[in-house]
Amino acid sequence: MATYTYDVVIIGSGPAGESAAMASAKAGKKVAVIEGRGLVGGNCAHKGTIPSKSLRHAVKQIIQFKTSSLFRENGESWRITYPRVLAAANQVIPKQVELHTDFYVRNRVAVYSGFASFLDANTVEVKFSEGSTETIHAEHFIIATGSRPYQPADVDFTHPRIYDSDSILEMKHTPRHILIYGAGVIGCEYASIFSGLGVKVDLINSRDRLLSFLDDEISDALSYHLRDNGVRVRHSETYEKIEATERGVTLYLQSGKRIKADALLWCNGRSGNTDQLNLESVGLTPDHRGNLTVNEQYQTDVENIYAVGDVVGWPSLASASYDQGRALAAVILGEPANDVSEVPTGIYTLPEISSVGKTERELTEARVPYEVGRCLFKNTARGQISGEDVGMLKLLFNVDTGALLGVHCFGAEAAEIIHIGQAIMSQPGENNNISFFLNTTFNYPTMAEAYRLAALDGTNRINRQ
Ligand SMILES: Cc1cc2nc3c(=O)[nH]c(=O)nc-3n(C[C@H](O)[C@H](O)[C@H](O)COP(=O)(O)OP(=O)(O)OC[C@H]3O[C@@H](n4cnc5c(N)ncnc54)[C@H](O)[C@@H]3O)c2cc1C
Ligand SMILES: NC(=O)c1ccc[n+]([C@@H]2O[C@H](COP(=O)([O-])OP(=O)(O)OC[C@H]3O[C@@H](n4cnc5c(N)ncnc54)[C@H](O)[C@@H]3O)[C@@H](O)[C@H]2O)c1
Repeated sequence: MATYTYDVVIIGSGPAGESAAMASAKAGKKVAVIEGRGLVGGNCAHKGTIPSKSLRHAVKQIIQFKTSSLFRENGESWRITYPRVLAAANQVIPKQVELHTDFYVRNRVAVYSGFASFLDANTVEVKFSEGSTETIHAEHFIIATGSRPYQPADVDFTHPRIYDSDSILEMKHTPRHILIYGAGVIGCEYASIFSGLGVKVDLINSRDRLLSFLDDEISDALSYHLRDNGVRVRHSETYEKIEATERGVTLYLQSGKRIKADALLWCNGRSGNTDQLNLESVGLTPDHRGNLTVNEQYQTDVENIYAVGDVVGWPSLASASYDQGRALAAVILGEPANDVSEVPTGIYTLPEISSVGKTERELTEARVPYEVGRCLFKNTARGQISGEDVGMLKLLFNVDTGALLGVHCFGAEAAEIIHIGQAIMSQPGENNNISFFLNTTFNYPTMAEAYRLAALDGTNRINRQ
């Protein structure tokens, strides 16, 4: 039998790779991680989740400061530049790198700082930055190489006025007006960040509503609040061409419209990082977006090569990537693996959005008899005290059984309080019941109290019928 240098080798140190590495190492496997960036943490820590959420946190603080009479006199002029906010946000990245580096050291996982490409199904070559190479053999390989912004060939990303979600983290000035092309999660989050900084924003959506996977009422609320914050949202528009000069950038739309601004942020999609892996050598072919197809065990068409995280497509979230990595390690260890399909959404727009379970549209299509219980945050004591009174918690539950079917929320702490509903929804049988929120004493005043108020609203509606 062949002997291998490692039991498990993981390519990529983002959330998916890290959790697969830690779970395998803790089970006694000899594990190595290959990371091309030089520092661990993945795009998550360096380009995606962490920097964008830190930026958003800084902007939220600015908004609170700007709108609070406690800190500012009316009419006082006050401005913070994008580079200054970015510098504050960037302070989190080295902390993240240190934290994650420690995990590898403590769990005795070897980290190779170089780019990996396959030679055959049990061998990869690692290319180091100074040009040397090393060959590594392993019994199992895990591809956790993540994704990067999709860049269509007809858009000049080398132009200093054209950015994607990676290069926007290098922008050295504050534009007066920015065009955001693509109104997916990234586009909507950056629209909130820039409008919060006082930048004029045009958000161009190729679809007919924002984030159509959300409950309609929540998606409508997002459109309303983005517009209320000054974002000009344009639906059902597709670009024809983009022209950038020294003086500005012009977006030509297929509808004939022309929009001019100081900068353009391209947020239309991502591509899986598979093109440098020499996958032909093992007989694997990614799809047209660079993603790999895997079965329920995260196994590719090659028996000992697995893939997790963004590189397998949906849901492309750091949250799910961590769980996929751990589930895959269990598969390799021959243990039962967690199913990672009930994934909540947490969208860090201003206001924040979060949801889990079914939407009204889905329940209506499935002909489920459901009722809705709502609580507006402006009617909670905590919302009134904090001043963060924009928002709503909405509970969808089965009229006959009381089972909670969906929780949809926007407003302060939405991404946190969603997990209370998620915990109840995941209870077996009759334990999943809206009565939990009526029979349980919640801290007061809290945002979580919204569950009690929403449950009362919903059950009162049934009692009135
Ligand atoms: C702007 C933005 C905001 C986001 N916000 C959120 C959020 O709020 N919540 C959330 O849950 N998710 C969010 N995401 C998504 C989240 O960042 C990704 O789902 C997550 O990073 C995917 O993790 P991963 O482990 O698959 O890969 P990644 O984090 O992409 O890491 C992959 C690593 O593999 C390395 N690599 C690639 N090819 C090779 C190679 N050949 N050899 C060696 N190393 C290689 C790369 O250098 C990289 O470090 C956001 C994404 C973006 C872009
Ligand atoms: N808070 C969060 O959870 C959060 C925040 C930001 C990003 N993300 C994750 O990042 C992912 C990407 O975000 P996004 O804003 O780009 O959203 P998205 O996936 O909705 O993409 C936007 C548009 O680009 C198109 N597209 C996607 N990939 C393409 C490709 N390779 N070629 C051509 N067109 C393509 C899509 O069809 C869509 O119309 C999301 O799926 C999301 O899971 C999550």
